[in-house]
Amino acid sequence: MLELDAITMRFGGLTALHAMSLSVAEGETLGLVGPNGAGKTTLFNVISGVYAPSGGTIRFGGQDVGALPQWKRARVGIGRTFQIPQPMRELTVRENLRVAQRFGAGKEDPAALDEILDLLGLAHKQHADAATSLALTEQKALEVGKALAVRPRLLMLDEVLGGLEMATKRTFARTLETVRARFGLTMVIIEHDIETIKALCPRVVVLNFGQLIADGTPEAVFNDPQVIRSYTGDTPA
Ligand SMILES: Nc1ncnc2c1ncn2[C@@H]1O[C@H](COP(=O)(O)OP(=O)(O)OP(=O)(O)O)[C@@H](O)[C@H]1O
Repeated sequence: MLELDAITMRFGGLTALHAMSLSVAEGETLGLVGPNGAGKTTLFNVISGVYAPSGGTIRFGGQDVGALPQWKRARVGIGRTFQIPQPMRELTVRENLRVAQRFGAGKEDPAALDEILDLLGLAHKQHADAATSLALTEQKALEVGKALAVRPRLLMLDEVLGGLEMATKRTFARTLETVRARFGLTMVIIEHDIETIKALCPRVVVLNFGQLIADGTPEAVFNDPQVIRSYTGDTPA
């Protein structure tokens, strides 16, 4: 479904992604991990069209999407959340979803919004002010909801579980699993917590200094000496 070939992203003298290639098959849930500054969010920004890469190609569903602006990538089915939730101020939770739906899907579908609100446990807050009256988990749920309102086929989640307590994280991870199954999504999940990655992702890719250093099952990847070194600087016992 998604094929990245030799993607390079430079910011001035800094190369955030080095000729990175990666394929994600339809229906996969892929964990994207790596130390701070490894290039994970940059990769999402390149795939979703926030940045034009310095080199390489991006194909989605067989189509070269590299030249499409962000909104057109949303229309072809590339959805994402942002690391820092970005609710539209002075709008209610439901209005936030409505705007996202109009932008991304190009039409209004109130029943689809009802379903998203229900699945994410936000129905009771739908008329609340999105910027001021949501707890952290609800802000994260809204961020996922806005991405879902666009009706993506690929959903990229940027640390939506970050900062949550362990028990809340588990509940939220189950919600994500329900959402994935309901909409038949392909997912790429950036997450630092290894237990959460293991629970959600049969396949994990590790980035370090903008390079893909491991790709495999969570067990294989998290026992890979190169991956352990990238996190700790230590050699394994
Ligand atoms: N717009 C930008 N301008 C300049 N440098 C940038 C920009 N965006 C990212 N970078 C740099 O690119 C590198 C990769 O950053 P990125 O945010 O992709 O890492 P990350 O793996 O998502 O990290 P984290 O886990 O901390 O979120 C970092 O060195 C970062 O400072």
